[in-house]
Amino acid sequence: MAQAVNEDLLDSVLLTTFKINGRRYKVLLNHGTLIWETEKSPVTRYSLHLNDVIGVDYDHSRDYSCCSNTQNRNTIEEIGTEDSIEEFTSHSHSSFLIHYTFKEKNNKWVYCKLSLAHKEPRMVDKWLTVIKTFMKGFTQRPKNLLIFVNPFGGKKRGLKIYEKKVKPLLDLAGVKVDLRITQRANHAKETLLSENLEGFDGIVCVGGDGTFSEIMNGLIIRTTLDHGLDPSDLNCEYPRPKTRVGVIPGGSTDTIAYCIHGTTDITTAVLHIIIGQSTGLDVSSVHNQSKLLCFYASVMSYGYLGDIIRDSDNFRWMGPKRYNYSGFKSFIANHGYEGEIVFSVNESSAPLDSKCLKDCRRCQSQRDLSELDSQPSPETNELKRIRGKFLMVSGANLSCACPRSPNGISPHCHLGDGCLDLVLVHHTSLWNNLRLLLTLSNRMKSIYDLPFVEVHRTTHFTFQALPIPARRSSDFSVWNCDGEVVADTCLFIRTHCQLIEVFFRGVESCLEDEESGCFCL
Ligand SMILES: Nc1ncnc2c1ncn2[C@@H]1O[C@H](COP(=O)(O)OP(=O)(O)OP(=O)(O)O)[C@@H](O)[C@H]1O
Repeated sequence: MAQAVNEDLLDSVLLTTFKINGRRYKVLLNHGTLIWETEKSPVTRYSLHLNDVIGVDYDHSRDYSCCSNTQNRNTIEEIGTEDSIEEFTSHSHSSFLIHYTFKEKNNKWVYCKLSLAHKEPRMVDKWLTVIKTFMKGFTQRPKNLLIFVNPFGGKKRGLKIYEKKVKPLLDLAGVKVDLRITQRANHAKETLLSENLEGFDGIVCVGGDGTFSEIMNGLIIRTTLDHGLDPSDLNCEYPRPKTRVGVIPGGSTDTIAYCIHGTTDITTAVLHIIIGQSTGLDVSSVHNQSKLLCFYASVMSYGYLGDIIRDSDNFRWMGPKRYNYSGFKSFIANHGYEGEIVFSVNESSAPLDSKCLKDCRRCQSQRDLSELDSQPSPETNELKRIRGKFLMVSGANLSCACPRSPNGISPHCHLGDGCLDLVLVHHTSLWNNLRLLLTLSNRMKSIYDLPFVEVHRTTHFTFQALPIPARRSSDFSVWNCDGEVVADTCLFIRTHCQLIEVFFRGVESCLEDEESGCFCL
């Protein structure tokens, strides 16, 4: 990860005794790893890789003049002339701070800092210079971000989140920000379609799934137009945007943030963006008979989830609780919707494989193939047709896990394998609907085990609501597309392997939680 670092520095070894929290520690920097251990027994030892450091600076709260004792004077005399001595003393610092990120439980990362004090300011300067130079090699870290804050999403705390939790960390890491506070729906998307995006090495939103969807749609359509292609062309090979995107949770459900970071913790998302690792994320395009309607990253769902999103929009004043209220109404109503789905059969992938976790081999193999310009998703030409009455028809681009549903709609769906999971929940009894909801909310259970649910992994499918013509308007539901309503009832949906690059550090399995289970509807 430490690319393009001066070779001498990579090899340099520093060993110095510093004071940390009033105790003397031997501190060693060797090949990018910092190790500090107490001088006296009982020996306590800690280590930190510089990959986890987000910034270093003088500790201004602990500075003092270094001319106060003879020992320090000697140090200054070694440095040079009277003039340079004066300049040095007026800027001398006796301690420095290392700001770093530390992994806790359940995919949560926290911000920590370490203050190291030394009586010789020259030593402090030397360590700072070495660490800063080493960190210059972390070329994947973003330096200029365009950040959209949605002040309207979730509990309307977007601006507070930015000021209190996002900005302070970005300042410590020296990341420059062009901040935009969205004034209306589609503001972020329109900005990305019209403005000059050169110079940004990341586009980030503080908001929910709808806000992320806006920046993703804006960026993909902008890139497609810049390449002279027609986004509405059903066969368009959408070009990959150069700029990476990031999401900092500030919405109601924050499914996309949860799937990418394994948590909806705000600090974790900010720290991952600063560290700058990324992965390719599949994106699906939604077309009606004449044009492209949108791209989505999480799920496109007809029926139960569509009804909830349509109804809950009337109760935005309730905040995130509107989903509980509308969810209860839709649950009791137990509407079934008729439809026909035609999808391509993907041989390479029964959905019941493994979860998409850190260093996922399935996603990595697709990345390798696309880098070689090979066809990423081997598929037969076989088409399968299913007709029926459904409670819910979903095309899941991600597992769609979120705090309320820790496994999500399709627990084994992958972030970047070029496939989506078609999840068909047949219309049955209220009792089975209850089983579905309890299964979705339980970390120990999987929707795959329910007899009225079938899952198919595919790269594209069409959906036609039935009957045609409709007898009553209540024959039809709408689509819930990343939390927004899409009303078309005849759609073609196609997934695009790793179309965008998202800031991400890998999600790990939370085994410790799995023992206790989760029951949180
Ligand atoms: N200033 C604004 N006023 C009104 N709507 C806005 C404003 N800024 C953005 N929006 C719109 O608000 C919608 C909802 O935002 P967002 O998805 O961030 O929150 P949410 O719906 O509460 O969360 P989630 O999608 O995670 O459930 C977005 O689709 C966006 O277009």
